[in-house]
Amino acid sequence: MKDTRYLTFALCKGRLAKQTLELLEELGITCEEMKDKDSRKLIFVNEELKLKFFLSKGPDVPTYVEYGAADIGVVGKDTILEAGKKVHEVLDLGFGKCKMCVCGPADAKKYLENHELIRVATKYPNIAKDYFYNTRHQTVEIIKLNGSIELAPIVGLSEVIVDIVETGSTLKENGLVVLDEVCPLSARMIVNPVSMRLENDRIKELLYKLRSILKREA
Ligand SMILES: Nc1ncnc2c1ncn2[C@@H]1O[C@H](COP(=O)(O)OP(=O)(O)OP(=O)(O)O)[C@@H](O)[C@H]1O
Ligand SMILES: O=P(O)(O)OC[C@H]1O[C@H](OP(=O)(O)OP(=O)(O)O)[C@H](O)[C@@H]1O
Repeated sequence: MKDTRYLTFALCKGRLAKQTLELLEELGITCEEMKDKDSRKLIFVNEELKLKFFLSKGPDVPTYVEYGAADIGVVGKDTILEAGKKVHEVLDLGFGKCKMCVCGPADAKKYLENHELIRVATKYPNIAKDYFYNTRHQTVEIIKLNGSIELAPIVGLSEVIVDIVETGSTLKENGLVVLDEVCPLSARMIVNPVSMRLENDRIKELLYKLRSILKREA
């Protein structure tokens, strides 16, 4: 009998990790070791199910999946859109819900209405470029930042920002508002196109089980 190869999952560190592990547990896929926050171990193996898991920085998840170093990944839709990698997005997992928005001081609305050449600060230059150029047909200057994006319009770096809004409290506490919504976001499952063909049966079974769990919880 042919040896079953390991299916490898790249999971996202940070906000999505807990819910991803909980969902896997509902499938009977447990990985106690991964929950140990003090551990420096990077890869975890479930011998019985022939599965491997590792946690990486969100933006690296599509890279591991595109190159086939991971067969499957779980990551936010924002990260998938920004990365533009050749991966199949196969499932909306329904958690990690938030929105990509254009935000700024309330009086910055006029820059959008008049299609002015403004500066847009963001951690997501590709999403911002696509939205301003292809959707709005507005020429802008995009400034890439790595975090605390809300600072940019406050200190005069940019007129607006493109960033994630979940509860809206960061905007509120900094005197900013949503000026326009770019797209809704949530955690997605992605698959390497070659793995999709080679491991079709196992991946299909996994997706079937996940869909029934998600339907039950909806
Ligand atoms: N309030 C939120 N802020 C940021 N991301 C959120 C929020 N709510 C849900 N998400 C989703 O969670 C994903 C992972 O969030 P996380 O905070 O781990 O990443 P990050 O902010 O890109 O990481 P880092 O803080 O290391 O730069 C995001 O890509 C997004 O899809
Ligand atoms: O609408 P809210 O619930 O306030 O959440 C949105 C905030 O959370 C994220 O920042 P994060 O905490 O990831 O830090 P960062 O600014 O360093 O990216 C995002 O970039 C917003 O700043």
